[in-house]
Amino acid sequence: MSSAPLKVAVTGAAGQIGYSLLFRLASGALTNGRPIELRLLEITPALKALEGVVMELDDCAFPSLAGVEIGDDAEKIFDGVNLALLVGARPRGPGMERGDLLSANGAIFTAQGKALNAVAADDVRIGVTGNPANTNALIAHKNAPDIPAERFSALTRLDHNRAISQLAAKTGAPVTDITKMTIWGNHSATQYPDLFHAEVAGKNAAETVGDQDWLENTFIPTVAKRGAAIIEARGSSSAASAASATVDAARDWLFGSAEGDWVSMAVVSDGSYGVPEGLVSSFPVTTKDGDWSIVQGLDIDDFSRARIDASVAELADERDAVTELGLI
Ligand SMILES: NC(=O)C1=CN([C@@H]2O[C@H](COP(=O)(O)OP(=O)(O)OC[C@H]3O[C@@H](n4cnc5c(N)ncnc54)[C@H](O)[C@@H]3O)[C@@H](O)[C@H]2O)C=CC1
Ligand SMILES: O=C([O-])CC(=O)C(=O)O
Repeated sequence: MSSAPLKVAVTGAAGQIGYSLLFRLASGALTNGRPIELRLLEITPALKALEGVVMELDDCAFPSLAGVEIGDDAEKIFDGVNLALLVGARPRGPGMERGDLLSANGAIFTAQGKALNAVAADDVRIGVTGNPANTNALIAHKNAPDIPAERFSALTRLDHNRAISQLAAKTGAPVTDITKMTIWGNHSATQYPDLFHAEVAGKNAAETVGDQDWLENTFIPTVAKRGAAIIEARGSSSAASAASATVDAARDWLFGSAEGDWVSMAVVSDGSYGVPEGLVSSFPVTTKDGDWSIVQGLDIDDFSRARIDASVAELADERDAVTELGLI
């Protein structure tokens, strides 16, 4: 592995997720010891708060932190970055769906897509956490024509981790026994967490659970609506778990998913599983050396088909809405 610092941009660095994410990145959770240089983008009024966060990063004396730069100019901050974690966007409040944020947040991703297109490193990977994540990733991708489509991804790893945790609790298995979990579709209430291909200690998860009512009426809605439940309980949206999932997703993307397992990532569809080409939809993927490939050949029964189709229809509606807004 190269020992040159990995240049990682984080947007919205003074926000809630940033406050957890930066310390995980700086401590080496992403690069496993390889030095990391942080490039932190914020809006001008948040720069003072960000200076305070950087003081705290300094005070941790992290051995792998090779440098920190902050600013409000995307082209300066994104210059030469190998990885851009686009977190900065307004979070939803109680009673809102993530799609309600499209008009408030979409424009952020046109500007950042253009800036990345102009100045990012040739090997850049771009992970979008800010909501609505899938369609924001689509906006960034469409505004960065020189960056290959497969370099853009939206975060459904938090949903994936939530699904693993719920299944582990139901079956009494440790989370390390749960493999082949899949989140299909949108990072929204329509997402489809799939137990028919997941495994518990190597055995089919749906068969191990043996309770279609739990699967349909408890598991799927609990995972799909977990974000709203956290907003209800905490008064603000999930932050530490979102930061942790952002690190998990980026680490697996850059350094590879585990042998014999797969992860969920929202990526630009190539038409696999009937998801229209070009939509940023979550799939089961394996990753290696910074590339992903969609796991092929899974049997999709009518139950799963209907749920995947519903979530994908929502993604198509979001794409049409941002087209109408002139964002793509
Ligand atoms: N995909 C996922 O699984 C999850 C996504 N999220 C989303 O992540 C986003 C951030 O969440 P929080 O950190 O809790 O919000 P926050 O409001 O605490 O922080 C957002 C930060 O982004 C900054 N920002 C706004 N516009 C910006 C721009 N143009 N450039 C750079 N920075 C900008 C703000 O100044 C603020 O500091 C929200 O959209 C939230 O809904 C949250 C949890 C999970
Ligand atoms: O629910 C929200 O708005 C924040 C989020 O995306 C999540 O926790 O999954």
